[in-house]
Amino acid sequence: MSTATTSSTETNAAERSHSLLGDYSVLFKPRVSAMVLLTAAGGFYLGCLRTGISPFSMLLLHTMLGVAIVTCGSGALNQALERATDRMMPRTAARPMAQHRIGLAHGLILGFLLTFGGAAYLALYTNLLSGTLTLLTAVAYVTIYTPLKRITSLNTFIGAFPGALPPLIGWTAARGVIEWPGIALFAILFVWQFPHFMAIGWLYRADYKLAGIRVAATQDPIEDAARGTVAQALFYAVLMIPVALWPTFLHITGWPYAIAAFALSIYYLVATIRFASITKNPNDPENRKVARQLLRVSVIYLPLLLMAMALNAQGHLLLR
Ligand code: HEM
Ligand SMILES: CC(C)=CCC/C(C)=C/CC/C(C)=C/COP(=O)(O)OP(=O)(O)O
Repeated sequence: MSTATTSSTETNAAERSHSLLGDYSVLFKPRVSAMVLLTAAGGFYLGCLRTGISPFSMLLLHTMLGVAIVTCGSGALNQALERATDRMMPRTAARPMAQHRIGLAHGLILGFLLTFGGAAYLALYTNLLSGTLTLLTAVAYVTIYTPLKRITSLNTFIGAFPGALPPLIGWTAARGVIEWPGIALFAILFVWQFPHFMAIGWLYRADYKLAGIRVAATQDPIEDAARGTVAQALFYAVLMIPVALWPTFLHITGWPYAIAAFALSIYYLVATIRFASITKNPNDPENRKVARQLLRVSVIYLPLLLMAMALNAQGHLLLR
């Protein structure tokens, strides 16, 4: 399938509704933001269990609200900076700032207010460390990762740092300090992103090339691009297995989680191995299927892993 015919839910949503609210919902990247919130909630939940307090409190609400506000703000700032390149790519062309439905000043002011306001809210209602970490996450995403997309394919590695911080933020909101279980959650998220994004990079290779965005998949010739993309995806999918087991080595989860994490990580690895078939004939349009499958498995893997962690940690930590 050519990129010109590629449609995404995001584009459809923007086409359906040109109301300001509809435009804001695209600006705030709702699917990515929802997953960010889920990972932050996971870190918060485990941190509360470690302390022995109920996770279901006003503190949970403050943490979720603060992280959500900053995530939405940083999404708006990212789209303000990328309005020109977003306009060039079918996947993102309908975004409100790319189409000038939301002006530059509007997007920047909204993005700044939400990013700094949300971080201040977190600092006031959770703790200074969580507010600072969240602000650092947004700053790294907007001022380092975003401009690097046009400069080097290393941007994916750099972007994986802010991408992995939300569960650690959840942990610090509950505990007030950075501790090994929070770092283990950071590591899980960090590693998870590579097969996730290698699939996306391949799916939208033509888009990225059009806009001059550098990712592993945009290398030339296409054979090198396929090999480089697959090598990264496989390396991190294998690494995912020990890293996903880390919470059990740290005794915040027990064997039931370890078994679930192992099975899920094998499932992620199998999807990545299937994806590796793109190297056989990189130009085959059928390759999109295995890339799409890997993307789907990546977004199923994470909630299931966090759920297994939360369920097992509860019994495990209460029994200790
Ligand atoms: C280097 C890091 C990452 C990059 C470059 C990246 C990039 C992307 C892109 C471009 C999409 C859009 C795909 C589409 O429209 O079909 C996407 C989808 C998504 N991303 Fe990521 N992402 C990264 C990390 C993360 C993180 C840390 C999370 C959340 C914890 C996340 C969660 C999601 C979700 C939930 C979707 C929607 C998938 C779907 O619609 O099926 N991503 N990502
Ligand atoms: C708490 C907090 C501030 C969280 C921020 C969320 C965050 C840093 C996510 C990082 C993951 C990431 C790089 C996603 C999208 O890529 P992209 O922006 O390149 O996607 P696009 O091509 O759709 O614009």
